[in-house]
Amino acid sequence: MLNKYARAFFTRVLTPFASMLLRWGVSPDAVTLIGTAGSVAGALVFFPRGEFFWGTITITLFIFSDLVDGNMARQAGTSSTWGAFLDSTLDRVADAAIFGGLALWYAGRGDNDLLCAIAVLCLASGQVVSYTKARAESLGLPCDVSGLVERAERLVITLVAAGLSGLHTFGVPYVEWLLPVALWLVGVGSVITVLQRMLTVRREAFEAALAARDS
Ligand SMILES: CCCCCCCC/C=C\CCCCCCCC(=O)OC[C@H](COP(=O)(O)O[C@@H]1[C@H](O)[C@H](OP(=O)(O)O)[C@@H](O)[C@H](O)[C@H]1O)OC(=O)CCCCCCC/C=C\CCCCCCCC
Ligand SMILES: Nc1ccn([C@@H]2O[C@H](COP(=O)(O)O)[C@@H](O)[C@H]2O)c(=O)n1
Ligand SMILES: [Mg+2]
Ligand SMILES: [Mg+2]
Repeated sequence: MLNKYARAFFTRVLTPFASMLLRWGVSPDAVTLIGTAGSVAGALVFFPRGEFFWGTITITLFIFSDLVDGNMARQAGTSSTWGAFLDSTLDRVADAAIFGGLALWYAGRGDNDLLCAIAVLCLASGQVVSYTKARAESLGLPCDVSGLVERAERLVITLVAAGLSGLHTFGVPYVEWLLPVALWLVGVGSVITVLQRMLTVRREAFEAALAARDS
């Protein structure tokens, strides 16, 4: 949903910045790589120590590169198959670091086995959500459904909640429960999304088989 409705807004806002980077001679691939490296570092340096506020600020600064790289490639007319592969593959790396960093916190000083398991569920189910589409497309099926919780939702829900929960260390009361609630929402929502996509691909596969038999 966010991917559909927020993308146009962010394209307008980020286009001048993307043009500036192109004028400076920066390539879309460099933005993809630096954005991922920054997101991974932010997640793995801050989250396992329970520093959710600074972790979220760092990740948020870098994760917007994922909207800038494609914008740059389109403006420069250099959109490519390699670029699409690099973008999607490094998305998975950043997602793994974000939910892995949260799982490490709960496995360590956060000391909560259930929330550690839910963070791992978010990590695994989020990767499977993306895999369903990639595998369907490789089989020639469109997987023509977004589903309840796509990547933009997974990240916005988790990062907004982590950032606000992090304010607890500055003395803000009652915010620390936001992150556990967000992890439950993302975990359950991602499992539902996997099922939605699997059912869609099942229908598309049967329709394609029928069409092939009738032709
Ligand atoms: C008091 C403080 C309150 C703070 C409130 C902040 C509110 C912010 C609210 C909203 C921000 C909305 C941001 C919405 C951005 C959505 C943009 C978008 O559409 O992005 C789409 C993009 C996915 O694009 P790709 O095509 O590159 O990726 C594809 C995707 O990965 C597919 O995965 P799948 O969905 O299938 O699982 C793959 O299948 C496909 O291969 C792949 O190509 O998403 C992104 O790029 C992610 C950008 C996310 C932006 C995150 C923004 C973080 C926002 C808020 C952080 C707030 C921090 C608050 C700190 C508070 C501190 C007090
Ligand atoms: N290094 C890159 C990154 C992206 N692309 C192209 O942009 C598309 C993704 O657009 P986003 O707005 O989601 O970033 C991707 O499919 C590629 O076509 C690129 O060429 N090089
Ligand atoms: Mg991108
Ligand atoms: Mg991306």
